[in-house]
Amino acid sequence: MMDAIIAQRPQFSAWIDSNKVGRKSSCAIRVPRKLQEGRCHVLISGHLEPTRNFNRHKSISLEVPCSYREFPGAPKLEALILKNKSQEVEPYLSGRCIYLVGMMGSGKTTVGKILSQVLNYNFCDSDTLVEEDVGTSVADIFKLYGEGFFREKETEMLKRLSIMHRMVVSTGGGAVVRPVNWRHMQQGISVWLDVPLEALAQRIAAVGTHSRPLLHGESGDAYTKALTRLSNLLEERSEAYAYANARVSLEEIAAKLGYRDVSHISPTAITAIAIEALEQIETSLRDEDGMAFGTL
Ligand SMILES: Nc1ncnc2c1ncn2[C@@H]1O[C@H](COP(=O)(O)OP(=O)(O)OP(=O)(O)O)[C@@H](O)[C@H]1O
Ligand SMILES: O=C(O)C1=C[C@@H](O)[C@@H](O)[C@H](O)C1
Repeated sequence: MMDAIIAQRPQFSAWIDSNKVGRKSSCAIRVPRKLQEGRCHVLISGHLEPTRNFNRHKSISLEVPCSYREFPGAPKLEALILKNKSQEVEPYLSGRCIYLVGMMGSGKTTVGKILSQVLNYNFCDSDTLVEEDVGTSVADIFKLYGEGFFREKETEMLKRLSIMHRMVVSTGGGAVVRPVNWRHMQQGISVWLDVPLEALAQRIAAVGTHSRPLLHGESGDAYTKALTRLSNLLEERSEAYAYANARVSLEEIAAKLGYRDVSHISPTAITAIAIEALEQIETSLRDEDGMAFGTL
C-alpha cells in the first residue's frame, strides 16, 4: 500500500492502492477545486514492504499538471465541496436573502433550490408568489391585465420579501429593469446568472414558450423565435443585470470544466454552478467587509 499526500495548502491527502495502480506509472488523485487548473506539487510518501534492497519509507516530490474536470465519482466530491463552501459563507451572510437575477431560463429556480438546501434557507420564486396572489398564471396575467399590472405586482412582492431573512429568491427575468426593485433587493445579496443566449434559447425551445408571454409573437422555429426575442431583451437589460453584487458566468464555468461550450453543462453539473455562486457571493462579501471577512 502506498499513500500519496498532496502537500498543498489546504492540505489534502489521498490514498492510492498500489495494487490498483499496478505497474503503470499513471493514476488519478481527486484534488480540491481550489487547486484549479495549473500545476501542483505532490509529495508522494511510500510505505513499502521491507526488503533487503529498499528502505521502508521513500518520499519524492513531483510537480504535476492538475486539472479540474468532471470524472466518474466527481459529483460526490462536488457535493462535499458545495456543503463546505456553504458552511464557510453562511455565517457572513448574517441571514441576508439571496436574490438570483438573470434572463428567463438561466437556471435561477434550479440553482436557487440547491443553494437554499445547502444554506438551510427557504426558497421562493417571485413569479409563483405573484401567480398565487393574483390567482392565475403569469401568461394569463399578461393577457388579462397587461405587463404593467404584472410589474406592479412583482415590485409589491419584492417589497414584501425585502423584510424577510434566510430566503433564496428566484426573481422574474425582468425584475432588474425597475430601479425600485433594486432598492428592495439591496436588502440582500444579488447574484446574476449570466448564461449565453444560445444556451437560453436551447433550454427554452426544449420546454416551449407557452409560460413565457414575452417570447410569444415571433415567427420561425422554437429555437429561432426564442433566440431573436431573448437577444432583444438582453440588449435592453444587460446593464441592469450587471448591478448585481455577484456574477456567475456559465461560459467561465464551462471553460473551467473543460467544456468547449455551455450547452455541454448539463443540469447534473448544477453543483458546479452552485459552488461558483457561493464563491462569487464570498468575494462580494469580502469586498464589502474588507479584511474583516475570515476573522469571525
Ligand atoms: N445548467 C443547466 N443546463 C441545462 N439546462 C438547465 C440548466 N439549468 C437549468 N436548466 C433547464 O432550463 C430550464 C429553465 O431552468 P429554470 O426554471 O431553473 O430557470 P429560471 O431562470 O428559473 O427560468 P424562469 O425565469 O423562466 O422561471 C429548465 O428546463 C431547467 O431544467
Ligand atoms: O423576462 C421577463 O421579463 C419575464 C420573465 C419571467 O420570469 C416572468 O417574470 C415574466 O414572464 C417576464
